[in-house]
Amino acid sequence: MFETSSFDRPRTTSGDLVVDGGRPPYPAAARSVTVPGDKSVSHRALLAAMLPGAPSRLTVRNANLGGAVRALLPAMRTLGFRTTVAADTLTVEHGGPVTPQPKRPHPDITRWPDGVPYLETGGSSAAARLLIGVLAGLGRTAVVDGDETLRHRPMSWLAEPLTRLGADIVHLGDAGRLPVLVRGAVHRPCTVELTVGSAQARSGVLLAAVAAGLPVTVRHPVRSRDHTERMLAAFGATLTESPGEVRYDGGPVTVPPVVDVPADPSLAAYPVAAQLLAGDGGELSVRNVCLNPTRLGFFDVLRRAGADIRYRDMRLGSSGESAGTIAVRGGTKGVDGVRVDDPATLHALIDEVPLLAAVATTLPGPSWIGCAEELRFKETDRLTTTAGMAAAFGARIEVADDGLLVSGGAPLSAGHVPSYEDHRIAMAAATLATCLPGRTTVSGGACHRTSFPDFAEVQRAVGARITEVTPR
Ligand SMILES: O=C(O)C1=C[C@@H](OP(=O)(O)O)[C@@H](O)[C@H](O)C1
Ligand SMILES: C=C(OP(=O)(O)O)C(=O)O
Repeated sequence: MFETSSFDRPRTTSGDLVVDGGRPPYPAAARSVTVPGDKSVSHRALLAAMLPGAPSRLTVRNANLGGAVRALLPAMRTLGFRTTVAADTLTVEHGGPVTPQPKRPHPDITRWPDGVPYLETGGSSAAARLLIGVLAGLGRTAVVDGDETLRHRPMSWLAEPLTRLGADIVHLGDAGRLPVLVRGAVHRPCTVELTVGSAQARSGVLLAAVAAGLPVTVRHPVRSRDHTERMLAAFGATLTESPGEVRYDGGPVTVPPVVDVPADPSLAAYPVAAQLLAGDGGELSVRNVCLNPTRLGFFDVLRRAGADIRYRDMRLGSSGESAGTIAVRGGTKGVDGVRVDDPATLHALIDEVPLLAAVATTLPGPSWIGCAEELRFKETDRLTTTAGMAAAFGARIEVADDGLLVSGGAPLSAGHVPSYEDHRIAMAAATLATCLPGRTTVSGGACHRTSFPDFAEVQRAVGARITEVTPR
């Protein structure tokens, strides 16, 4: 799906999204929608099947079935797990046939390690990093690789702390990048200090520790999404948290046979934003959404700025997560601008930055989204690509070293907008286009399938006119 000679401006190979924007001629069909299961919880639930203490058959219900989660399945089959997908249920069983994956050619690698399983996780960094953590905990030797995009993303964030815990991680191509050879289990109980807020890095270390039964203390600069901590605690691990630190005592976990995944708040953000941008005064609710506070930054920032967004009917589920309804009423009237200027809030909306910036372009006043330097290391440099997408609508937006400054109040118009083959940029652009009269074509917008396969259907249910055009 991705061919590139330049990291930030890949050549588009996905189909386009075409949006006929402006106020729909009919009232929105649905006042209540659902979105797919949470991507992060789905990744963790799948990998839990590899932990000591896992059942021989693990069922993950309401899993996210986008490309990023599916990217783990071939790797798991290479490791001898049988994987089955039926509707939104994923099943992982021990003792399946070993199905090797083809090796992706690498310009600097002429010979791959002999007799070592080769595991490729496409473009999903969460899949690669969490898998590396589990392998390093189990002491299972394997090569982990990714597609051309993922090979650009930093793996040293995780490889360095794992090496400190005693794992042997060899970068086979570029230093600090995929592919890596993971061999030798973590075995040194110690304290590791993370220098980035990445939840994937912290989770990779914790999964390694739990897979090895190794006591560790992880110090971290910001408490980003804590799904791993919640899930491991729900499975019986003793984790002690204090500010800037999480300790694991080395004790066992018991993984239940069924894990239920709540809906993804990062995906709920798109219909909520479409409803706010339509501003027709009605109420829209998104049901059964993960209401983990480390994920609710998009809604919280807009609430603080004056939007009418509420959380309701909260209850606890089997993955250690609480879920409930997000209800939004009215538009953005009275909201002047939005502001993100602390790392915890930024991490609580890290994947929603393109969407928050898109909403900010429609507000009258200035907006600032800061503490966002890690966004430069996503599928694309999302500070640059968010600005490129917004500018294509006519927005005035400046890229700073660590954030985005949106001037607000600029006249916006429909037109041709790039997605850079980045699903978050594509969905943010298509959502903004719903409120702009005229036709917008989001080139390569069909890459939304990475995380939200039924994006267009859900947005149509809230009144948007979106179609997908297959590439010629
Ligand atoms: O832990 C996870 O599942 C994820 C964490 C975030 O990445 P970082 O932790 O690297 O910021 C997020 O952007 C990604 O979509 C999924
Ligand atoms: C950045 C993302 O995912 P990952 O880091 O797992 O590729 C994302 O889904 O927006």
